[in-house]
Amino acid sequence: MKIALLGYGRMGRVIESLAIAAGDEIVLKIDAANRETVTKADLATADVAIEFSRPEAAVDNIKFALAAGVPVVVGTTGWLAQLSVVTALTQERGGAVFHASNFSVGVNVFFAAAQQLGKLLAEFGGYSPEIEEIHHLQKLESPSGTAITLAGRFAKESADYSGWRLAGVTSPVPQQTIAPATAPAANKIPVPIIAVRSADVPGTHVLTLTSDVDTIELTHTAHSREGFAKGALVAARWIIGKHGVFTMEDLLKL
Ligand SMILES: NC(=O)C1=CN([C@@H]2O[C@H](COP(=O)(O)OP(=O)(O)OC[C@H]3O[C@@H](n4cnc5c(N)ncnc54)[C@H](O)[C@@H]3O)[C@@H](O)[C@H]2O)C=CC1
Ligand SMILES: O=C(O)C1=N[C@H](C(=O)O)C[C@H](O)C1
Repeated sequence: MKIALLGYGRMGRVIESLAIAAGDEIVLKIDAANRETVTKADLATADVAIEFSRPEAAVDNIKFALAAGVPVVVGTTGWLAQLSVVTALTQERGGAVFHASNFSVGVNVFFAAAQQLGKLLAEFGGYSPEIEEIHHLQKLESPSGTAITLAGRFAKESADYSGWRLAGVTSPVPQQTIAPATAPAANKIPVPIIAVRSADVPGTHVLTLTSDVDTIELTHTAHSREGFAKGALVAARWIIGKHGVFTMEDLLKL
């Protein structure tokens, strides 16, 4: 497949090397420096665009891909407050958008396990959840998109919890804080998320459930960015020829 990289930073580069190794072609590399010089006609030479940029740039890049008629896989986090705008535009244009806060298969299995834990604990009660996410020092926003999705999946079938709140940030570098897109449902408690920034950590997420008598802990540790990049390439191949807005739940049926 012919791929346009919308965002050519850490993720764009890992995707490029895996794509070339798989026999795919990178037809465009777009970053902050050349974004304004790239036209819709340039983008339309690709079968699919893969977008890993910055929270403030993602929606504009999605609109650009929709205008060019190119399906787009979006890994950038921190823009989901605008999902309804993107969904309406995708329908209007008959386009295709695939978004995920985390493309790794392992994280998506972890999400499914968290949802099951939320369901079981709603039945038995007595456990308080907390999420800790740890990322490298170049990550400028808190909390991670993965932690937000994890909170949502844990709360999905829970009687007591809904939404999330940023309960703390430990970072030697300044963080742009992301606000919840919606308020928690009435009479429900938001899941607390703690963000930690520490050198060279690709991405670690811990869901801790504490009762008076014990603790349940579920951890996902990424060893590198390869799992994210592999998943984004699987999504890119899958979305070509489809119409609508999709997530990893559509792809993996988890
Ligand atoms: N969904 C997933 O599985 C994963 C998501 N991410 C997310 O992806 C995003 C990017 O992460 P990294 O590659 O580590 O960041 P990075 O900072 O290394 O790269 C960002 C790139 O975007 C470019 N950029 C900035 N504005 C742009 C614009 N208007 N148009 C096009 N490109 C633009 C920059 O020049 C830079 O090359 C972050 O939001 C991060 O949270 C990161 C890893 C996995
Ligand atoms: O910025 C990162 O690096 C990552 N961002 C994503 C997130 O915000 O959840 C996914 C992964 O954890 C790495």
